[in-house]
Amino acid sequence: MSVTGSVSGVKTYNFYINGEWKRSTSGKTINIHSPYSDELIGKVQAITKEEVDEAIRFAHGMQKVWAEVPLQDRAHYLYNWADELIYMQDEIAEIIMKEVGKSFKDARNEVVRTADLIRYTVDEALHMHGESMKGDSFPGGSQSKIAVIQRVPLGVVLAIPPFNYPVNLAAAKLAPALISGNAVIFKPATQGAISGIKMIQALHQSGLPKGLVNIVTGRGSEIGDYLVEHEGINMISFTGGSNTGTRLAKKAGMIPLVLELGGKDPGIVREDADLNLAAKQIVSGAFSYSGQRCTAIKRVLVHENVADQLVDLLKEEIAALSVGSPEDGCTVVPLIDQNSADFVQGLIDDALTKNASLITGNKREQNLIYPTLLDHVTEDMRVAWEEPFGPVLPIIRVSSDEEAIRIANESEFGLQASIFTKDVNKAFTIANKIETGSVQINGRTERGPDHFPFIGVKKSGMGAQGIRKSLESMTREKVTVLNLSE
Ligand SMILES: NC(=O)C1=CN([C@@H]2O[C@H](COP(=O)(O)OP(=O)(O)OC[C@H]3O[C@@H](n4cnc5c(N)ncnc54)[C@H](OP(=O)(O)O)[C@@H]3O)[C@@H](O)[C@H]2O)C=CC1
Ligand SMILES: O=C(O)[C@H](O)COP(=O)(O)O
Repeated sequence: MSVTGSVSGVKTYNFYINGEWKRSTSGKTINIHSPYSDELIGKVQAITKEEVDEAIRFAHGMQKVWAEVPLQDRAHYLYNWADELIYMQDEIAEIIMKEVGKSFKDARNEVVRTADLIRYTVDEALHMHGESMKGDSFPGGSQSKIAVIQRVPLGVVLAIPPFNYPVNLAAAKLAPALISGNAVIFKPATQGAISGIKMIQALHQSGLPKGLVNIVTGRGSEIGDYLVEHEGINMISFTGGSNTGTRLAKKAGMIPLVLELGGKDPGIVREDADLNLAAKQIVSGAFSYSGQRCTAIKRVLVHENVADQLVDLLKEEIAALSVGSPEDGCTVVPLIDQNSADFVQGLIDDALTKNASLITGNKREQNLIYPTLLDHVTEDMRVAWEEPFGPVLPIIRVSSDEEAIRIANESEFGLQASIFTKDVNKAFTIANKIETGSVQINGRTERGPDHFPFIGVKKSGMGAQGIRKSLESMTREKVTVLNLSE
């Protein structure tokens, strides 16, 4: 059966199991509408629990074989995958744009970034070597005892990415899992599932052995728990909301987890900062893809002595943002769905009710919320603490580095933070006190480049991504001790 069928001109995408595209026996499909045009862009299968079981069975069977395939041969398939993605980049970018409302340019950049990530992951894996140890380096240990330590695959990895990078954040899980000798059960975000299917089409074209990767499409609310609790899953790599991630962590069994969750990344602007640089970085960090990035700058903690100047510069930068349809290449685009837009509007309304100053924005057209800048935000306002995942930026005025650090650390999140200052010593002093996975100095908060470690603490996650960290998290060490005859 092919990837798609077509009913009344609308494509129905099949799910992928044991190297074949199949229609679910559930007879149910999920309509995928474009977030900005509401056009029905396709349907995906709502698969059954029995089909989940079957996918996991195939994965386990094939994983045993795949783990014995020489690394160079495994690398060959993944390099081919990267080449196929580049070949299909325009087709896939078009789908990403229609499905998650990202501009075509950003969507194509995501596909190219993904091919680069896959190649770098393979290269890194080819140069990851184990180590050996000799017994006599420990008191009383024998010279004739030699330990050989290598990394081995975990088995079947459940990869669950979010909607906002439906290809890049999926491949960032699949590539390290596969090159390390694992098999994968891929559960795409429903709004992003067609993009994920296109990505797997490219992988299928690479000739990857059947059963190694299986796509299980269906709403997380319906099959998510079943997948997470399934005894056939040996590791889960999840990226998404903190509430979903916390629920997942409580349900998963005794298996390794990597969770990349939400954030409330602060942009800390000191009195001595280069305000022009800070304004450009903050607006780019806060409003690209309408702030639908876990690493978006989601609040500004600015020294009161330079706050007025910064607000004026931010207002100028925001005025230059393109607002509208992703098909026109806009930066600020309609949010992923009505509920998300309602949530963001609620944060704005709450802040204004509590006397925040509206500098610009608070204008809405269905899912499209115009970039909104709120000044004089205080700690009693929801927008000071809650993650909008939308184009709203609160300004909180502080009187010292200590106050900025306190407010930053009182967040339940701990993904990244940006510090803008000309004093590198102060930058490191503050960075060392901020409770996040990463700190950017004089730059916007962001995950890339993809070989950097990417870490969330507190409600922002558990474990680490970034290419090498992902390879390590999807393998474990195996020790073989050689006892030589004396
Ligand atoms: N730290 C990071 O790197 C990132 C964090 N995020 C965070 O994710 C949120 C927005 O992204 P969004 O996709 O809406 O996040 P969600 O948490 O709603 O969904 C993330 C993924 O989890 C799936 N899922 C939903 N329920 C379950 C369940 N019970 N068990 C297993 N999987 C489930 C979803 O499937 P389905 O779509 O079918 O519901 C989706 O594939 C924001 O909070 C944002 O901060 C987003 C991107 C990156
Ligand atoms: O999950 C996300 O939103 C991404 O990890 C953010 O990636 P970026 O910082 O490269 O946009």
